[in-house]
Amino acid sequence: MKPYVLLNSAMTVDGKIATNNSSMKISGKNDLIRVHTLRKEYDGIMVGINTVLIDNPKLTIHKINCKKSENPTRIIVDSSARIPLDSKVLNDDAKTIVIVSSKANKASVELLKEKCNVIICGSKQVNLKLALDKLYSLGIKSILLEGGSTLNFSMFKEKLIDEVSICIGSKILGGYDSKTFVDGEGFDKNDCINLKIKKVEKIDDDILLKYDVIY
Ligand SMILES: NC(=O)C1=CN([C@@H]2O[C@H](COP(=O)(O)OP(=O)(O)OC[C@H]3O[C@@H](n4cnc5c(N)ncnc54)[C@H](OP(=O)(O)O)[C@@H]3O)[C@@H](O)[C@H]2O)C=CC1
Ligand SMILES: Nc1nc(O)c(N)c(N[C@@H]2O[C@H](COP(=O)(O)O)[C@@H](O)[C@H]2O)n1
Repeated sequence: MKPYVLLNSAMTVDGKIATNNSSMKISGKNDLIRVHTLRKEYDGIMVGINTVLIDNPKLTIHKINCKKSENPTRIIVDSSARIPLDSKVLNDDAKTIVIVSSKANKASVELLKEKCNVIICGSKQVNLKLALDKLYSLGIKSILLEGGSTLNFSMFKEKLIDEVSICIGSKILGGYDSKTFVDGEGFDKNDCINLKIKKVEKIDDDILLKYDVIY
């Protein structure tokens, strides 16, 4: 069994979710309140290690009222256990699970275990199917996937995403190296992911699109 997965992101009108090496606010205040309300509904929030290294996010519910106990479990996909021990996601505001592969340095994993729960899935990069299976057995029945673009691609490739919500901020970023909503090696034109639109909503100067994923 796998947890239900909603991929939520914000992108510019030209499809970028960030520049190539820094984070930026793309959607407005009310969209961020929507995201934090969503966080409250999910058992886990998942991101790739580059998002932690670049953004140093909190991944807690901090834009709306919330008790500490209501924070979802933060899940970081980090094959080599590169996560810095002073990352905000390793503070005690919420539980954290770091998913590594068996190639991760054993000493780094031992140090990490003092800060959070560590699970090992896969031999090179994290085996995402196995990881979601393990997370389900640990009681994580729903996951809010919050990027970045490399993890988004792999999660689509493994057919692990059930639903997508993408907020289009009224901005243009451009740039050959800016991250797009989904990067990775890309799909062949015959294998592209098909979506079914569920809702279109205007939130201030942003547009929120909601889709089901059709595999
Ligand atoms: N606007 C928005 O909504 C959001 C924007 N962002 C932006 O996205 C950017 C980061 O995106 P990106 O650089 O693509 O990195 P990701 O956050 O997607 O992290 C990717 C890394 O995850 C690790 N990983 C482990 N296993 C897997 C696997 N099976 N498949 C894929 N990745 C795996 C890899 O590192 P390793 O092999 O070392 O484990 C990989 O390089 C940041 O600039 C951030 O600001 C991020 C989230 C939301
Ligand atoms: N939904 C959304 N809109 C934006 O404009 C964003 N920049 C992001 N970024 C994601 O949120 C993380 C920051 O979370 P905290 O506020 O620190 O808890 C960031 O790392 C991205 O995953 N999302």
